[in-house]
Amino acid sequence: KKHKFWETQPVGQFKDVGDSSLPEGPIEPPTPLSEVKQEPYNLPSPYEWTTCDMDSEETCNEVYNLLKNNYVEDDENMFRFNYSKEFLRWALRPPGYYRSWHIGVRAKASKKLVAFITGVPARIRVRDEVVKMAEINFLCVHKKLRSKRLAPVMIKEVTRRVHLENIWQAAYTAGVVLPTPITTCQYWHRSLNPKKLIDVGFSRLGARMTMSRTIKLYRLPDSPVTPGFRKMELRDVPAVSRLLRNYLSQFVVAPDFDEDDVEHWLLPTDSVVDSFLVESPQTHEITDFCSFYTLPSSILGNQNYSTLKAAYSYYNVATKTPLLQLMNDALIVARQKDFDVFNALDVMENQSFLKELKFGPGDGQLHYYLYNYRIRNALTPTELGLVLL
Ligand SMILES: COc1cccc(CC(=N)NC(=O)c2cccnc2OC2CCNCC2)c1
Repeated sequence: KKHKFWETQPVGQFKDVGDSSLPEGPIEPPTPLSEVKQEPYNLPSPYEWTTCDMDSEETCNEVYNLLKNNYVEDDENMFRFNYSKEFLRWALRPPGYYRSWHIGVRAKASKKLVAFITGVPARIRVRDEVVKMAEINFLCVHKKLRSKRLAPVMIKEVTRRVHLENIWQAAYTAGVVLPTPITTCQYWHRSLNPKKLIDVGFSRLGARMTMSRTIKLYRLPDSPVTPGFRKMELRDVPAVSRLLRNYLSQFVVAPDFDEDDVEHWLLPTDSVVDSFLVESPQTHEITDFCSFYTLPSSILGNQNYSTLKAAYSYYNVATKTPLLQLMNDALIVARQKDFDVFNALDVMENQSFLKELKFGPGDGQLHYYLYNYRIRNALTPTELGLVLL
Protein backbone atom coordinates (compact mmCIF):
# COMPACT_ATOMS: atom_id res chain seq x y z
CA LYS A 1 0.00 0.00 0.00
CA LYS A 2 1.48 3.29 -1.11
CA HIS A 3 0.23 5.74 1.57
CA LYS A 4 -0.50 3.35 4.44
CA PHE A 5 0.02 6.11 7.04
CA TRP A 6 -1.54 9.09 5.24
CA GLU A 7 -4.71 7.16 4.48
CA THR A 8 -5.31 7.05 8.24
CA GLN A 9 -4.94 10.83 8.64
CA PRO A 10 -7.45 13.74 8.32
CA VAL A 11 -6.02 15.02 5.06
CA GLY A 12 -7.56 15.30 1.63
CA GLN A 13 -7.56 11.77 0.23
CA PHE A 14 -6.92 11.11 -3.47
CA LYS A 15 -10.28 9.25 -3.70
CA ASP A 16 -12.05 12.47 -2.60
CA VAL A 17 -10.44 14.77 -5.19
CA GLY A 18 -13.20 16.35 -7.27
CA ASP A 19 -15.97 15.40 -4.86
CA SER A 20 -17.58 18.84 -4.61
CA SER A 21 -20.08 17.53 -2.03
CA LEU A 22 -17.30 17.71 0.58
CA PRO A 23 -17.20 21.13 2.25
CA GLU A 24 -14.07 23.27 2.36
CA GLY A 25 -12.63 23.63 5.86
CA PRO A 26 -11.66 21.40 8.82
CA ILE A 27 -12.00 17.67 8.07
CA GLU A 28 -12.34 16.60 11.74
CA PRO A 29 -13.66 18.75 14.61
CA PRO A 30 -11.35 19.58 17.55
CA THR A 31 -11.16 16.98 20.33
CA PRO A 32 -11.84 18.02 23.93
CA LEU A 33 -8.39 18.54 25.46
CA SER A 34 -9.20 15.90 28.11
CA GLU A 35 -9.52 13.35 25.29
CA VAL A 36 -6.14 14.18 23.69
CA LYS A 37 -3.64 11.41 24.44
CA GLN A 38 -1.73 12.71 27.48
CA GLU A 39 1.37 10.55 27.13
CA PRO A 40 3.80 10.39 24.19
CA TYR A 41 3.41 7.73 21.51
CA ASN A 42 5.52 4.62 21.88
CA LEU A 43 8.84 4.52 20.03
CA PRO A 44 10.67 1.29 19.15
CA SER A 45 12.40 0.19 22.36
CA PRO A 46 15.99 1.35 21.57
CA TYR A 47 14.78 4.96 21.18
CA GLU A 48 13.40 7.70 23.43
CA TRP A 49 11.80 11.11 22.96
CA THR A 50 13.70 14.26 23.80
CA THR A 51 12.72 17.93 23.65
CA CYS A 52 15.40 19.97 21.88
CA ASP A 53 16.13 23.28 23.63
CA MET A 54 17.45 25.36 20.74
CA ASP A 55 18.77 27.95 23.23
CA SER A 56 21.28 25.32 24.37
CA GLU A 57 24.47 25.57 22.34
CA GLU A 58 25.06 21.84 22.73
CA THR A 59 21.57 20.79 21.64
CA CYS A 60 21.52 23.28 18.79
CA ASN A 61 24.83 21.77 17.65
CA GLU A 62 23.36 18.26 17.73
CA VAL A 63 20.35 19.37 15.67
CA TYR A 64 22.61 21.24 13.25
CA ASN A 65 24.84 18.18 12.71
CA LEU A 66 21.93 15.74 12.37
CA LEU A 67 20.41 17.90 9.62
CA LYS A 68 23.77 18.65 8.01
CA ASN A 69 24.43 14.93 7.57
CA ASN A 70 20.93 13.49 7.08
CA TYR A 71 18.44 16.11 5.81
CA VAL A 72 17.00 16.68 2.31
CA GLU A 73 19.20 16.12 -0.75
CA ASP A 74 18.45 17.03 -4.36
CA ASP A 75 17.19 14.31 -6.70
CA GLU A 76 20.73 13.49 -7.88
CA ASN A 77 22.17 13.40 -4.33
CA MET A 78 24.76 16.04 -5.26
CA PHE A 79 23.65 18.61 -2.64
CA ARG A 80 22.21 18.51 0.89
CA PHE A 81 20.57 21.42 2.74
CA ASN A 82 22.93 22.82 5.35
CA TYR A 83 20.77 25.08 7.53
CA SER A 84 22.98 27.15 9.86
CA LYS A 85 22.53 27.19 13.66
CA GLU A 86 21.51 30.87 13.60
CA PHE A 87 18.95 30.04 10.90
CA LEU A 88 17.52 27.15 12.96
CA ARG A 89 17.21 29.36 16.07
CA TRP A 90 15.41 31.98 13.94
CA ALA A 91 13.14 29.46 12.20
CA LEU A 92 12.14 27.71 15.43
CA ARG A 93 11.60 30.61 17.84
CA PRO A 94 8.98 32.93 16.32
CA PRO A 95 6.52 34.82 18.56
CA GLY A 96 4.51 32.34 20.66
CA TYR A 97 6.69 29.30 19.89
CA TYR A 98 6.50 26.12 21.99
CA ARG A 99 9.75 24.41 22.96
CA SER A 100 7.74 21.17 23.28
CA TRP A 101 7.20 21.27 19.51
CA HIS A 102 10.98 20.91 18.90
CA ILE A 103 11.00 17.13 19.10
CA GLY A 104 14.02 14.84 18.95
CA VAL A 105 14.57 11.09 19.13
CA ARG A 106 17.66 9.75 20.88
CA ALA A 107 19.16 6.26 20.95
CA LYS A 108 18.82 5.25 24.64
CA ALA A 109 22.25 3.55 24.71
CA SER A 110 24.40 6.24 23.07
CA LYS A 111 22.08 9.25 23.76
CA LYS A 112 22.80 10.28 20.16
CA LEU A 113 20.19 12.41 18.40
CA VAL A 114 18.91 10.25 15.54
CA ALA A 115 15.73 12.02 14.41
CA PHE A 116 13.99 15.40 14.57
CA ILE A 117 10.68 17.07 13.70
CA THR A 118 9.41 20.57 14.51
CA GLY A 119 6.34 22.74 14.61
CA VAL A 120 5.98 26.49 15.02
CA PRO A 121 2.66 28.33 15.51
CA ALA A 122 1.37 30.51 12.67
CA ARG A 123 -1.83 32.28 11.80
CA ILE A 124 -2.64 31.29 8.21
CA ARG A 125 -5.55 32.78 6.32
CA VAL A 126 -7.41 30.44 3.96
CA ARG A 127 -9.72 32.60 1.79
CA ASP A 128 -11.41 34.74 4.48
CA GLU A 129 -10.78 32.48 7.49
CA VAL A 130 -7.70 33.06 9.67
CA VAL A 131 -6.77 29.65 11.11
CA LYS A 132 -4.27 28.97 13.91
CA MET A 133 -1.93 26.35 12.50
CA ALA A 134 1.35 24.63 13.16
CA GLU A 135 3.98 24.92 10.43
CA ILE A 136 5.69 21.52 10.42
CA ASN A 137 9.28 21.32 9.21
CA PHE A 138 12.69 19.66 9.53
CA LEU A 139 11.40 16.08 9.63
CA CYS A 140 14.68 14.17 9.54
CA VAL A 141 15.55 10.53 10.32
CA HIS A 142 19.22 9.49 10.40
CA LYS A 143 20.21 7.75 7.16
CA LYS A 144 20.95 4.53 9.08
CA LEU A 145 17.43 4.39 10.56
CA ARG A 146 15.41 4.84 7.39
CA SER A 147 12.38 2.55 6.69
CA LYS A 148 12.04 1.67 10.39
CA ARG A 149 8.71 3.53 10.16
CA LEU A 150 9.94 6.24 12.57
CA ALA A 151 8.47 9.10 10.52
CA PRO A 152 4.79 8.14 11.06
CA VAL A 153 5.19 7.97 14.85
CA MET A 154 7.09 11.30 14.83
CA ILE A 155 4.32 12.91 12.82
CA LYS A 156 1.72 11.50 15.25
CA GLU A 157 3.74 12.80 18.22
CA VAL A 158 4.10 16.35 16.89
CA THR A 159 0.38 16.27 16.03
CA ARG A 160 -0.42 15.19 19.59
CA ARG A 161 1.68 18.01 21.08
CA VAL A 162 0.06 20.53 18.70
CA HIS A 163 -3.41 19.26 19.77
CA LEU A 164 -2.43 19.80 23.43
CA GLU A 165 -2.11 23.53 22.57
CA ASN A 166 -5.64 23.44 21.09
CA ILE A 167 -4.42 23.78 17.50
CA TRP A 168 -6.04 21.43 14.95
CA GLN A 169 -4.57 22.40 11.58
CA ALA A 170 -1.06 22.37 10.10
CA ALA A 171 0.85 23.37 6.97
CA TYR A 172 3.87 21.61 5.49
CA THR A 173 5.73 21.04 2.22
CA ALA A 174 7.43 18.04 0.67
CA GLY A 175 9.30 17.19 -2.50
CA VAL A 176 7.19 14.03 -2.78
CA VAL A 177 3.50 13.64 -3.63
CA LEU A 178 1.40 12.69 -0.58
CA PRO A 179 -2.41 12.84 -0.12
CA THR A 180 -3.17 15.59 -1.24
CA PRO A 181 -1.27 18.71 -2.39
CA ILE A 182 -3.18 22.00 -2.15
CA THR A 183 -0.81 23.19 -4.86
CA THR A 184 2.38 22.08 -6.58
CA CYS A 185 5.15 24.61 -7.22
CA GLN A 186 8.01 24.54 -9.67
CA TYR A 187 11.32 25.86 -8.41
CA TRP A 188 13.59 28.14 -10.43
CA HIS A 189 17.24 29.14 -10.08
CA ARG A 190 19.05 32.33 -11.15
CA SER A 191 22.81 31.89 -11.53
CA LEU A 192 24.87 34.55 -9.75
CA ASN A 193 28.22 32.75 -9.87
CA PRO A 194 27.84 30.64 -13.03
CA LYS A 195 31.44 29.44 -13.09
CA LYS A 196 31.13 27.83 -9.63
CA LEU A 197 27.65 26.44 -10.41
CA ILE A 198 28.98 24.72 -13.52
CA ASP A 199 32.13 23.51 -11.70
CA VAL A 200 30.04 21.82 -9.00
CA GLY A 201 27.48 20.39 -11.41
CA PHE A 202 24.53 22.51 -10.26
CA SER A 203 24.28 24.00 -13.78
CA ARG A 204 25.53 22.86 -17.17
CA LEU A 205 27.14 25.02 -19.84
CA GLY A 206 24.41 25.87 -22.35
CA ALA A 207 24.63 24.44 -25.87
CA ARG A 208 26.78 26.66 -28.13
CA MET A 209 27.85 28.61 -24.99
CA THR A 210 31.40 29.25 -23.77
CA MET A 211 32.20 29.86 -20.11
CA SER A 212 33.09 33.51 -20.75
CA ARG A 213 29.83 34.04 -22.69
CA THR A 214 27.94 32.41 -19.78
CA ILE A 215 29.66 34.63 -17.18
CA LYS A 216 28.75 37.68 -19.30
CA LEU A 217 25.13 36.50 -19.68
CA TYR A 218 24.56 36.47 -15.90
CA ARG A 219 26.60 39.59 -15.06
CA LEU A 220 24.77 42.15 -12.88
CA PRO A 221 25.40 45.83 -12.01
CA ASP A 222 27.49 46.50 -8.91
CA SER A 223 24.64 48.20 -7.02
CA PRO A 224 20.83 48.44 -7.02
CA VAL A 225 19.30 50.83 -9.55
CA THR A 226 16.12 51.88 -7.68
CA PRO A 227 16.37 55.28 -5.94
CA GLY A 228 15.61 54.90 -2.22
CA PHE A 229 16.41 51.15 -2.15
CA ARG A 230 17.81 50.36 1.32
CA LYS A 231 18.08 47.71 4.02
CA MET A 232 15.00 47.35 6.26
CA GLU A 233 15.35 48.67 9.84
CA LEU A 234 13.34 48.23 13.06
CA ARG A 235 11.63 51.63 12.53
CA ASP A 236 10.20 50.25 9.24
CA VAL A 237 8.21 47.42 10.86
CA PRO A 238 4.84 49.26 10.97
CA ALA A 239 5.05 50.40 7.33
CA VAL A 240 6.32 47.03 6.06
CA SER A 241 3.55 45.27 8.01
CA ARG A 242 0.90 47.44 6.33
CA LEU A 243 2.46 46.94 2.89
CA LEU A 244 2.77 43.17 3.33
CA ARG A 245 -0.69 42.56 4.90
CA ASN A 246 -2.31 44.49 2.08
CA TYR A 247 -0.34 42.67 -0.60
CA LEU A 248 -0.91 39.16 0.84
CA SER A 249 -4.69 39.74 1.10
CA GLN A 250 -5.00 38.91 -2.62
CA PHE A 251 -3.89 35.26 -2.18
CA VAL A 252 -6.11 32.30 -1.23
CA VAL A 253 -3.61 30.99 1.35
CA ALA A 254 -1.23 33.40 3.08
CA PRO A 255 0.20 34.17 6.53
CA ASP A 256 -1.71 36.68 8.65
CA PHE A 257 1.42 38.59 9.79
CA ASP A 258 1.10 41.17 12.57
CA GLU A 259 3.90 43.60 13.51
CA ASP A 260 5.53 41.12 15.92
CA ASP A 261 5.57 38.50 13.17
CA VAL A 262 7.02 40.99 10.67
CA GLU A 263 9.70 42.02 13.17
CA HIS A 264 10.69 38.37 13.69
CA TRP A 265 10.42 37.00 10.16
CA LEU A 266 11.50 40.00 8.09
CA LEU A 267 13.90 42.20 10.06
CA PRO A 268 17.37 41.49 8.60
CA THR A 269 19.39 38.91 10.54
CA ASP A 270 23.00 38.38 9.38
CA SER A 271 23.41 35.23 7.25
CA VAL A 272 19.77 34.26 7.90
CA VAL A 273 17.36 36.70 6.27
CA ASP A 274 17.95 39.87 4.23
CA SER A 275 15.22 42.40 3.54
CA PHE A 276 15.17 45.66 1.64
CA LEU A 277 12.63 48.32 0.91
CA VAL A 278 12.15 51.34 -1.32
CA GLU A 279 11.61 54.62 0.54
CA SER A 280 10.48 57.31 -1.88
CA PRO A 281 13.16 60.06 -1.83
CA GLN A 282 10.37 62.66 -2.31
CA THR A 283 7.60 61.50 0.03
CA HIS A 284 9.57 59.08 2.30
CA GLU A 285 6.68 56.67 1.80
CA ILE A 286 7.67 52.97 1.82
CA THR A 287 6.37 51.70 -1.51
CA ASP A 288 8.12 48.34 -2.13
CA PHE A 289 9.76 45.47 -0.25
CA CYS A 290 11.84 42.42 -1.12
CA SER A 291 13.46 39.70 0.99
CA PHE A 292 15.36 36.43 0.71
CA TYR A 293 16.60 33.86 3.22
CA THR A 294 20.04 32.20 3.39
CA LEU A 295 20.07 28.42 3.03
CA PRO A 296 23.43 26.98 2.01
CA SER A 297 23.80 23.47 0.68
CA SER A 298 26.69 21.11 1.24
CA ILE A 299 28.25 20.04 -2.05
CA LEU A 300 28.67 16.25 -1.88
CA GLY A 301 31.89 15.13 -3.54
CA ASN A 302 33.50 18.10 -5.24
CA GLN A 303 37.27 18.69 -4.95
CA ASN A 304 37.22 22.49 -5.10
CA TYR A 305 34.07 23.53 -3.20
CA SER A 306 32.21 22.28 -0.10
CA THR A 307 29.32 24.74 0.13
CA LEU A 308 26.81 26.28 -2.27
CA LYS A 309 25.67 29.68 -0.99
CA ALA A 310 21.99 29.94 -1.94
CA ALA A 311 19.44 32.72 -1.43
CA TYR A 312 15.76 31.80 -1.41
CA SER A 313 13.15 34.36 -2.45
CA TYR A 314 10.89 35.07 0.57
CA TYR A 315 8.23 37.85 0.52
CA ASN A 316 8.26 40.61 -2.09
CA VAL A 317 5.83 43.51 -2.60
CA ALA A 318 5.99 46.01 -5.45
CA THR A 319 3.47 48.86 -5.47
CA LYS A 320 5.43 51.64 -7.26
CA THR A 321 8.65 50.03 -8.53
CA PRO A 322 8.11 47.44 -11.29
CA LEU A 323 8.44 43.95 -9.68
CA LEU A 324 10.95 43.08 -12.41
CA GLN A 325 13.22 45.98 -11.38
CA LEU A 326 12.75 45.31 -7.65
CA MET A 327 13.71 41.65 -8.04
CA ASN A 328 16.68 42.58 -10.23
CA ASP A 329 17.87 44.78 -7.35
CA ALA A 330 17.41 41.75 -5.05
CA LEU A 331 19.64 39.73 -7.41
CA ILE A 332 22.20 42.56 -7.40
CA VAL A 333 22.45 42.71 -3.58
CA ALA A 334 22.49 38.89 -3.37
CA ARG A 335 25.44 38.84 -5.77
CA GLN A 336 27.14 41.61 -3.73
CA LYS A 337 26.74 39.33 -0.66
CA ASP A 338 28.56 36.56 -2.55
CA PHE A 339 25.55 34.22 -3.05
CA ASP A 340 26.14 31.69 -5.81
CA VAL A 341 22.48 31.22 -6.79
CA PHE A 342 19.08 32.83 -6.11
CA ASN A 343 16.19 30.37 -5.88
CA ALA A 344 12.48 31.07 -6.21
CA LEU A 345 9.21 29.16 -6.41
CA ASP A 346 6.59 30.06 -9.03
CA VAL A 347 4.26 31.30 -6.27
CA MET A 348 2.55 34.68 -5.91
CA GLU A 349 3.57 36.89 -8.86
CA ASN A 350 6.97 35.31 -9.31
CA GLN A 351 6.12 33.96 -12.77
CA SER A 352 6.08 37.58 -13.99
CA PHE A 353 9.85 37.93 -13.55
CA LEU A 354 11.40 34.45 -13.57
CA LYS A 355 12.15 34.05 -17.27
CA GLU A 356 12.94 37.71 -17.91
CA LEU A 357 15.51 37.79 -15.06
CA LYS A 358 17.18 34.66 -16.48
CA PHE A 359 15.96 32.13 -13.92
CA GLY A 360 16.10 28.58 -15.21
CA PRO A 361 13.59 25.89 -14.16
CA GLY A 362 14.80 23.49 -11.45
CA ASP A 363 14.44 19.75 -11.87
CA GLY A 364 11.95 19.28 -9.05
CA GLN A 365 8.68 20.39 -7.55
CA LEU A 366 7.63 21.47 -4.09
CA HIS A 367 4.19 20.32 -2.95
CA TYR A 368 2.24 22.28 -0.30
CA TYR A 369 -0.10 20.52 2.17
CA LEU A 370 -2.65 21.39 4.81
CA TYR A 371 -3.44 18.97 7.65
CA ASN A 372 -7.10 18.63 8.72
CA TYR A 373 -8.29 21.33 6.32
CA ARG A 374 -9.89 20.58 2.96
CA ILE A 375 -9.45 22.99 0.06
CA ARG A 376 -12.26 22.31 -2.45
CA ASN A 377 -10.08 22.58 -5.57
CA ALA A 378 -6.29 22.59 -5.76
CA LEU A 379 -4.85 26.10 -6.08
CA THR A 380 -2.58 27.42 -8.80
CA PRO A 381 0.78 28.51 -7.39
CA THR A 382 -0.19 32.13 -8.18
CA GLU A 383 -2.97 31.78 -5.56
CA LEU A 384 -0.43 30.80 -2.88
CA GLY A 385 1.06 33.54 -0.70
CA LEU A 386 2.92 31.29 1.78
CA VAL A 387 6.68 30.63 1.72
CA LEU A 388 7.92 27.97 4.16
CA LEU A 389 11.56 27.67 5.19
C1 LIG B 1 20.79 22.95 -4.09
O1 LIG B 1 20.75 22.14 -2.95
C2 LIG B 1 19.62 21.40 -2.73
C3 LIG B 1 19.62 20.64 -1.55
C4 LIG B 1 18.51 19.85 -1.28
C5 LIG B 1 17.39 19.83 -2.12
C6 LIG B 1 17.41 20.61 -3.27
C7 LIG B 1 16.22 20.61 -4.21
C8 LIG B 1 15.00 21.07 -3.45
N1 LIG B 1 14.26 20.23 -2.87
N2 LIG B 1 14.75 22.43 -3.40
C9 LIG B 1 13.65 22.93 -2.76
O2 LIG B 1 12.88 22.25 -2.10
C10 LIG B 1 13.40 24.38 -2.93
C11 LIG B 1 13.64 25.00 -4.14
C12 LIG B 1 13.34 26.37 -4.25
C13 LIG B 1 12.80 27.07 -3.17
N3 LIG B 1 12.59 26.45 -1.98
C14 LIG B 1 12.88 25.14 -1.86
O3 LIG B 1 12.65 24.51 -0.67
C15 LIG B 1 12.63 25.35 0.48
C16 LIG B 1 11.22 25.30 1.05
C17 LIG B 1 10.91 23.92 1.60
N4 LIG B 1 11.92 23.52 2.59
C18 LIG B 1 13.28 23.48 2.00
C19 LIG B 1 13.67 24.85 1.48
C20 LIG B 1 18.52 21.41 -3.58
